Amino acid sequence: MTSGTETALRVIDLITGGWRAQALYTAVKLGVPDAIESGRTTSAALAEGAGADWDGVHRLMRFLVSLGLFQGDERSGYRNTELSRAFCEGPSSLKDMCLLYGEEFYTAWGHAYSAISTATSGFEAAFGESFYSYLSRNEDVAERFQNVMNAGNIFFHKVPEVVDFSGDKTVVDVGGGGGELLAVILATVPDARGTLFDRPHMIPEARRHIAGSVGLSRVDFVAGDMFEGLPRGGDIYLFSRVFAGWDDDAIVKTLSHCYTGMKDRSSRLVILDRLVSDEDCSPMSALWDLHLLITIGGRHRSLENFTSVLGRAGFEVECTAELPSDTTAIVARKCNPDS
Ligand SMILES: Nc1ncnc2c1ncn2[C@@H]1O[C@H](CSCC[C@H]([NH3+])C(=O)O)[C@@H](O)[C@H]1O
Repeated sequence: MTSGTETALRVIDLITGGWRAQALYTAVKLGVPDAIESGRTTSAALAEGAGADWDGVHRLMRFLVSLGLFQGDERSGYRNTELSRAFCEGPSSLKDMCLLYGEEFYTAWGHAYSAISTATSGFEAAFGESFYSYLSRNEDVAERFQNVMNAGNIFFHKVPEVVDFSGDKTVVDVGGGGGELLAVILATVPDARGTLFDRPHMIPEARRHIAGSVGLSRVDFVAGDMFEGLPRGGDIYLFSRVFAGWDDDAIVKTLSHCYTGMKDRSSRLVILDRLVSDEDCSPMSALWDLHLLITIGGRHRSLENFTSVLGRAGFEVECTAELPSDTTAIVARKCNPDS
């Protein structure tokens, strides 16, 4: 093959990437991976089970086999691969991610040109309201989004390895969401205590999760607004994936509450987030940064950006540590610990 042809094929591959995502989404929406597991292995059986047209399912399966997502054919029957099995129902299933990305987020990405040209949310252009306001009105989508966030939790179990929570410390998990991270920390560090701080509507879900995992004896729940104030007396203030939707001034405000709330000179602030950089940025971080713009008009930040925002609130970076899923832990302390 000439290099010109190779280039053309690579370009066509990029141009048609959205088609591949939608074909996969359709198979997941039709329930194909679970149906194959339960023994429906021909297009006719898959189509019947999903109430769909045989011809469409047959052509979809032919394409997805060619991509390596499924194996087999009409005669021998279709089989799941390691890839398609990731979408079967189960605790770490990526099914909800595929459905949310194939529906609301795909529609939002349809407005990528205006979103990127104006650096504003494509979701709002598409749906006429913010993503979070849409979630507050659509319980099933909100549940799907929570499952997507949980699927991204794969770095949580490593957090106690890079941050020292031992020694009777109190961890204030700001924007602690459903309580999954705090539960992991308390399960790993038996003498740690936790305060989960979030908006009022998140507290019942967090309480339910923590009650069912590590129990409630070492946890307080505080409902509030991190821009108005934070619980005082914490040894470690944790901000996991909470800053993407806010501008620098808003973040400085929250960090300033953290500054006045810290217990003593040994207290630390920990940010867990995906970072971007202009040199050698991983495609995943750069893509997710764009995705934040399209969905919530937000962004990922560089380490320099976080360092500057922390500096404005009186903090300096003590160290950083890499976590799975392209996530970085930034540990910061007061520049002047006696203030
Ligand atoms: N103003 C606010 N004050 C407190 N929490 C907030 C505020 N705005 C958003 N949040 C919460 O910030 C969280 C961001 S999602 C991140 C959840 C969790 N820390 C994790 O890593 O899985 C959500 O739970 C929001 O409810």
